Amino acid sequence: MLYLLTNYRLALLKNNENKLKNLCYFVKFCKGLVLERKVRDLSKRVLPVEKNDFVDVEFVDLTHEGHGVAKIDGYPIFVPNGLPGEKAKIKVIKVSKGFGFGKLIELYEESSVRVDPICSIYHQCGGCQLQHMSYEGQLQAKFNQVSEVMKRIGKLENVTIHPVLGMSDPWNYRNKAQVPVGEREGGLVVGFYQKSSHDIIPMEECFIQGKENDALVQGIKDICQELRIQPYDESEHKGILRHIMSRYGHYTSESMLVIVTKKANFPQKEELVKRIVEKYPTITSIIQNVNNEKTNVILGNQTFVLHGSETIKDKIGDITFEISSRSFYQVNPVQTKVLYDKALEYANLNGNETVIDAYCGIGSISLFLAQKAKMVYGVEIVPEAIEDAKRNAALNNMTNVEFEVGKAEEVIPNWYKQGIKSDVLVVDPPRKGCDEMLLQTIIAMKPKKVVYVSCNPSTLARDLRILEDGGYKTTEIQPVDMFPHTSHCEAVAKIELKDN
Ligand SMILES: C[S@@+](CC[C@H](N)C(=O)[O-])C[C@H]1O[C@@H](n2cnc3c(N)ncnc32)[C@H](O)[C@@H]1O
Repeated sequence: MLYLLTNYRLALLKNNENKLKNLCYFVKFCKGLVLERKVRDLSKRVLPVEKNDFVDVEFVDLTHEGHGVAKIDGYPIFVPNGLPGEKAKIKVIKVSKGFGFGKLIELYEESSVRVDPICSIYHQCGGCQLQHMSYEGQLQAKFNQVSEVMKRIGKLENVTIHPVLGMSDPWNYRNKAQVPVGEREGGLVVGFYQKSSHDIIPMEECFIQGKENDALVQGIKDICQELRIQPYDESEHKGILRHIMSRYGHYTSESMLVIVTKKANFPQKEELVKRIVEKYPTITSIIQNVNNEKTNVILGNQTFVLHGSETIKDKIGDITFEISSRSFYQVNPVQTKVLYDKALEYANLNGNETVIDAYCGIGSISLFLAQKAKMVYGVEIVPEAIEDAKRNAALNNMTNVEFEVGKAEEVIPNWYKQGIKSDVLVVDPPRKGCDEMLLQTIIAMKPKKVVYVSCNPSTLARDLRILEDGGYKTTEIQPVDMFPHTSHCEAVAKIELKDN
């Protein structure tokens, strides 16, 4: 069956009529009548374009990845760098049954929000997706994205979606750089992976990266080059240096360098640390992370402090946080304050509430909430982050918080069984959204309010529908632009129990 379908698709793509006929005869011969009907039905559907066709199109939409969408007889083609309203010539580079991909060849009519990207490697690098759009245009596109998924996936009516809260200066905002190390013409290169590949595009200046991180990464690359430390070769699983990661405390100026290596020991290790400290005497922390796996995951399980402290400090509002190398910490410090203030506003605490913070990371939202709540319970899967969270509570003299390591979908049902019920429940899950078990526990526990902080509008919409069906009402959604010039979009939703 699989053989027949694969051959049929190939024949269809190559427009090979003879092969199609032969396949049909073969199917008849085998008396596979059901399959025969399928093949006949499929053969009626001929795609309107073929690979390598040049076609004139108008872009009618923008995907969540920031690609322009053109439609040819209803067949969608996704084209990087195309903007809604623009007319262009494209080359079809890939076709599949449901959609195709194209390359922008010539623009006939430009969108009013098109601008020249300021980064010279924008079109090769996969880091940003929207630099060819004005910042106002980006904010509008993100608003449209949130509104669209709330209707299509969430089936939500009567929810107020506010305009996206953007940055007054949307450049050089990132507090964390993590770049792969490779080799080119005998020298080390650091940069970003080319779109859809693992080829490194050398990068000396990144406009979304904090300038301190850029400078540190380049300086470390130069030292590694002088010491002839071999870069890691992914295809051969050989070499030493895999990634350089740098984290900068925006409000404290503390800095952490993480050198990710394939193995723990290499001959130049001591000299490397000595030279880094000579060049950057105020560096707060140098960490070695060892990752010996054949994987795309950057950090491995072993970490060693090579110099200074195991953590760096930063502040959000009045609260100080200690952050270790493996802990999640929001990358845009200015917008994090905007996001957390909104979460706090939606929680609307009066000091008597018990609050649960699911997916709490280093306790950043928990401590923010604890300023206004009676008691806050936080749960997080990464043990190091919970260590940080406990230290952070002590550092800020907060005694009304408790943290537990584990999966939110396992720990919170256990708390519920033990009689811990929350008045307000905050969730801030990764992109895949909340686990179904957690959502069902929320519905059973019935906190009066749920505040959902999300970095993926589609999974937010899916989960809001589940909560709505379980007796909740989403009243407001505030998108916050945490990642200018990229297609990523963050949002906070205020959800209330209907029979409250
Ligand atoms: C988007 S981050 C939010 C962290 C924190 N709220 C903040 O603002 O810094 C999501 C966090 O969820 C954690 N996580 C992922 N899956 C989890 C699970 N099943 N249960 C608990 N935590 C999880 C991740 O380690 C990460 O720290």
